[in-house]
Amino acid sequence: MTSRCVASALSPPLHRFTARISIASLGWLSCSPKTRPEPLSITRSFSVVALSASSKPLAKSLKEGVAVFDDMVSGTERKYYMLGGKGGVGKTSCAASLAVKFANSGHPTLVVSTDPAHSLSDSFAQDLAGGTLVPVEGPDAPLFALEINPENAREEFRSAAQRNGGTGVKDFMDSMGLGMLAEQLGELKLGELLDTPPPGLDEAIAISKVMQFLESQEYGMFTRIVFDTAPTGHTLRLLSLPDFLDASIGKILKLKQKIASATSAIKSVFGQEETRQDAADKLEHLRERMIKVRELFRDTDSTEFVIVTIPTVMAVSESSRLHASLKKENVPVKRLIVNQILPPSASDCKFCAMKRKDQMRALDIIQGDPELSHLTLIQAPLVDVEIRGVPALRFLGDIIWK
Ligand SMILES: Nc1ncnc2c1ncn2[C@@H]1O[C@H](COP(=O)(O)OP(=O)(O)OP(=O)(O)O)[C@@H](O)[C@H]1O
Repeated sequence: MTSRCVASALSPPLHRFTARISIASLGWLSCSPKTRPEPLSITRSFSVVALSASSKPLAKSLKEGVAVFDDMVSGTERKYYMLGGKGGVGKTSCAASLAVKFANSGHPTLVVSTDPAHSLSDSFAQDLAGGTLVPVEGPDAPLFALEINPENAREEFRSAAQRNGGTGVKDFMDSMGLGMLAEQLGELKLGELLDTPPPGLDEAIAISKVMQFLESQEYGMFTRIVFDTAPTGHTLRLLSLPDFLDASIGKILKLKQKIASATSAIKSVFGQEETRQDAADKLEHLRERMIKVRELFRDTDSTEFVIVTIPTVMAVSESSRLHASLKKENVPVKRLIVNQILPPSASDCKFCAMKRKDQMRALDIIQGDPELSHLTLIQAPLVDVEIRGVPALRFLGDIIWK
């Protein structure tokens, strides 16, 4: 019985019993046809998971009966939600399900992927590539998706910045004997920044690109913006990047003014007056948008960073570090999603029992973790089919966002 249970949980025959084509039959993962529990309503299953996963009450939201979605959905002023965490934990699925939920609650919503390895298209089962807003079919209110192509966005920045202080200018200044200015340029490490962009740069530029979109009247209708962000490391670097870029671009612009007055010969590097002005304007705009990105991340009224994790010790440790860093950067965090929790089962196989024990340990660690314990915990079950397409996302969203 035990070995059969493991095998059926891991091998294709499972699909004969649990994976269904119709979304209406989406259900919890179960061990085998014999041990599969009676179908439970979503609400009941969710509560059972919460209670059985640990001897202690787990989620404040469940324990206190607080609805976590109410304050997310209320109000028509624009709000931003950024979902981030370790790679593969379900950030995209949670972000896409939140976007569907917002749209179905009446909010015109935009969901954006700034992860260089986009999976929004896969999640919605729709081609969303191309760097422009694409309407998503299905939800009640308008839902648009945007996958920013980091390469294109960076190229725009690169061409603007290079015209204003790339390595060509540095070499030229060296040859002109403008050592001091050349040194200042060197400090900016601009060439390095553009040639081997640090993780986070793409995302910073991608987010600033979104800000650019949202500045236009055409996109003023969106009241909820959901970001599917890149894995943790990128996110952390992203947080310090706007400051770094802001300072760098500010220095470049100042430096350019000095250069312009120092020698008219420099004109040959920057080109004609209008070109210089155009490039300077572009840089200035980028700098302003970077400042907006920085402010956006720290605006407690309009923005929230939701950490997504899975119940493993490694993922929980990383989430704890992520929260510590976000706190240090004054980024508002209120909720923690623990995704892929094993559903309850009347008779666990050995594999499932072990797995469940491991997950309980991870959930206990969350409760004792000073960084995570005070966050509103949202538990999302591991479901037995892949979450793809709007109906599946709607299903997941109704479980997670209550
Ligand atoms: N609760 C769940 N139950 C079952 N499958 C899930 C669940 N959450 C996510 N998945 C599946 O796990 C896989 C990874 O999910 P997803 O792409 O959302 O993760 P991610 O964190 O965005 O990954 P990446 O870091 O690679 O972008 C997908 O196949 C998704 O369908």
